[in-house]
Amino acid sequence: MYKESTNVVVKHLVNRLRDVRTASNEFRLTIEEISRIIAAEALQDFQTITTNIETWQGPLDVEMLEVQKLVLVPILRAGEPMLTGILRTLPYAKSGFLAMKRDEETALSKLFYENIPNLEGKTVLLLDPMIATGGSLIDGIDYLKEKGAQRIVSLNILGAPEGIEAVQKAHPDVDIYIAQIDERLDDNKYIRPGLGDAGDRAFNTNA
Ligand SMILES: O=P(O)(O)OC[C@H]1O[C@H](OP(=O)(O)OP(=O)(O)O)[C@H](O)[C@@H]1O
Ligand SMILES: O=c1cc[nH]c(=O)[nH]1
Ligand SMILES: [Mg+2]
Repeated sequence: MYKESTNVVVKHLVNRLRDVRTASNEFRLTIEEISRIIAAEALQDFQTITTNIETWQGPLDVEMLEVQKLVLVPILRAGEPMLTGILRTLPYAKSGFLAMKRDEETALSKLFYENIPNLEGKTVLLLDPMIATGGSLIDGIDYLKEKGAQRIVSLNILGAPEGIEAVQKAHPDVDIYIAQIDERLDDNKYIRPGLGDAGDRAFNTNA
């Protein structure tokens, strides 16, 4: 399944990203904020554990997210600010990394580096702001399944309908939580209206 956020704050922040006057520093911070909100939406039904903590009035059993069952995996580069944002909320979550680049001629993705912790019994939150053709996400999910992920949840900011459909067709078991779904892909396989190249926007390599 996929779920587009209905949160008006998310809409507001996505539109800040679309504005070309939003420079790289604010662009990254905005991605961080959106990611924290959609992560909270995605974790709404995540398993919890009862933990005994020491409060100001003595010991108390409380319900906490089972953070040790989570692994955060950004697809670099553009996924990096998503990781930073979510780690601010869940500082003890484990992280892994996939560095992928889409060949802009063929739109096919290539994996350059990976560092993935043990995924046995874990839920992966896979982080990439953009689903264009869906190729990078499909390849990333293939890789994490080979590594033994029990469950994969994809967190994304913008997607084209055809890319989301492709991911769902290839991996119907992967849930997608996305901030906003745009109209279409253009002839260069960029999302319209979109925001341009998310990696370039975040890391100031536009011009
Ligand atoms: O759905 P697709 O057609 O595969 O395109 C989406 C991919 O393109 C972007 O990364 P890019 O390859 O530009 O790398 P970057 O993060 O270094 O900019 C984006 O972050 C996705 O990973
Ligand atoms: O619109 C797009 C498509 C692929 N990658 C991006 O960063 N943006
Ligand atoms: Mg890019």
